[in-house]
Amino acid sequence: MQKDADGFYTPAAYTAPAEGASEPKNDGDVTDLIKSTFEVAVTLADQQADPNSPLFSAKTFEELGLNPDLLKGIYDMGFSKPSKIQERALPLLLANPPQNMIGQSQSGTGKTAAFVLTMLSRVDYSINKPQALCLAPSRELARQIMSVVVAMGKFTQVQTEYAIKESLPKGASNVTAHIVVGTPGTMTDLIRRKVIDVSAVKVFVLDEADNMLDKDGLGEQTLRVKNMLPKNQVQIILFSATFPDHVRNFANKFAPNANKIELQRNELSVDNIRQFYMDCKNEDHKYEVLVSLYQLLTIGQSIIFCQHRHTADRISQRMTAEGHKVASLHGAKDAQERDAIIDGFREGKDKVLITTNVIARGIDILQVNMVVNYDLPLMAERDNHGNKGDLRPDIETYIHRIGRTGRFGRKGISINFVHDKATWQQMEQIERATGKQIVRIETNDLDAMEEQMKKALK
Ligand SMILES: Nc1ncnc2c1ncn2[C@@H]1O[C@H](COP(=O)(O)OP(=O)(O)OP(=O)(O)O)[C@@H](O)[C@H]1O
Repeated sequence: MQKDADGFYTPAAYTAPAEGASEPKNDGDVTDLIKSTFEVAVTLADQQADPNSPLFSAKTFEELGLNPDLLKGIYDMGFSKPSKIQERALPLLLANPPQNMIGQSQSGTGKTAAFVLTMLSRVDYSINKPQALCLAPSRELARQIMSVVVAMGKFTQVQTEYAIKESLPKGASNVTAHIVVGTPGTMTDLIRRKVIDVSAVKVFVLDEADNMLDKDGLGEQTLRVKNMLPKNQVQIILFSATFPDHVRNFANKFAPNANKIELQRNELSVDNIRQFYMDCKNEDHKYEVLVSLYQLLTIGQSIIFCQHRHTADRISQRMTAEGHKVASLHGAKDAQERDAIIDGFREGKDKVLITTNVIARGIDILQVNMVVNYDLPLMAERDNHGNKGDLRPDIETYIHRIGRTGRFGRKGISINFVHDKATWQQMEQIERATGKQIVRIETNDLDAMEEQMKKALK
């Protein structure tokens, strides 16, 4: 993947499957590459023509009310038809007077384009002040969103700025960019210090909104940003693949009178992600099984999720010492290192990324065809007084984690490691909550395992 002089991803990184620029190379063979990209393009066209698919649309981008410069940007990225969420959300988002939006659509179905096109449509490029703010839960996601803003806005006059750690030089003042993308802590800090003047802000977007509003997470910081924005002039846009009940009420208050696009419970995850599990004997056996999977993990690219940073570090150190090439990323690493690790992974320099929930949401890397839940995602139960109790599976995080594969109609595999009664029960709860079957694969028959996985990816 290429970057331009400013360090942004170039639009080539986001070309559609038909272009083949960012498709997995089977084994470096050009014929295979052309064949595989052709097949992906054909299945994408089929899915976009199937009314039951989240990628379906009866309309063209021209019919959604976008201006010609933005249409140029969209086609330059290789998009040909809108997805369902784009078709449904954009006319509502662009209508006047502006109305708030709470939008839900499965992982990898193109929510980013919906809110980025709204920000780019609403900005008055003759005014050099921030007019659209967008918050995301991680710097990696903020950087990715920015690359979409830049690619889609390529034929506009848009100026952009980050509000993420170490993005602005100390002593910087007076951001004049039209669109600012960042994380809530840094955004709060920059607004407080008047580096960002919010007086002209008219669009406020929360990507991964349920996470951004969760009282256990970023909710307080996000609310702080909202409270600093001018009243009655800001269109509030919330997007996510999940909106669990406990944040829905808050979301409704946060974005009052919003247009809503919602999913049914059984629609939460896409069918093109095949889910498996492997029975491991104990914690240590999990490591051995992971190592035995290495060949398969590197056919395309894969992400291994752990519950704790120290597990991610331990596994990656051990695998590296044993001669395997893996990268690890988590929130305890400093900003520069995090950027280098995710960029290296995007560029395919590393094929296996061992990480925590820090990149469970939003990250879009088309070549990732496998996700491993080395540890199942867990969260603490809360009693009526808000006290933390037993651990239970974190269904939303599970849906987001497996959604790092199977992007925009591609095939993907997720594998859960279970190693005792508790993890087994947790997985059953996940299966029940998502309504999708999780199929067992043998841990001791590598050939059978490979066979089954390749079949799932066909
Ligand atoms: N209309 C389109 N045609 C072709 N490709 C598209 C279209 N819209 C989006 N894409 C591509 O689909 C991929 C997934 O899009 P995006 O990252 O916006 O998904 P998302 O819905 O935000 O997922 P998540 O819930 O995981 O954040 C991206 O690579 C994007 O470039």
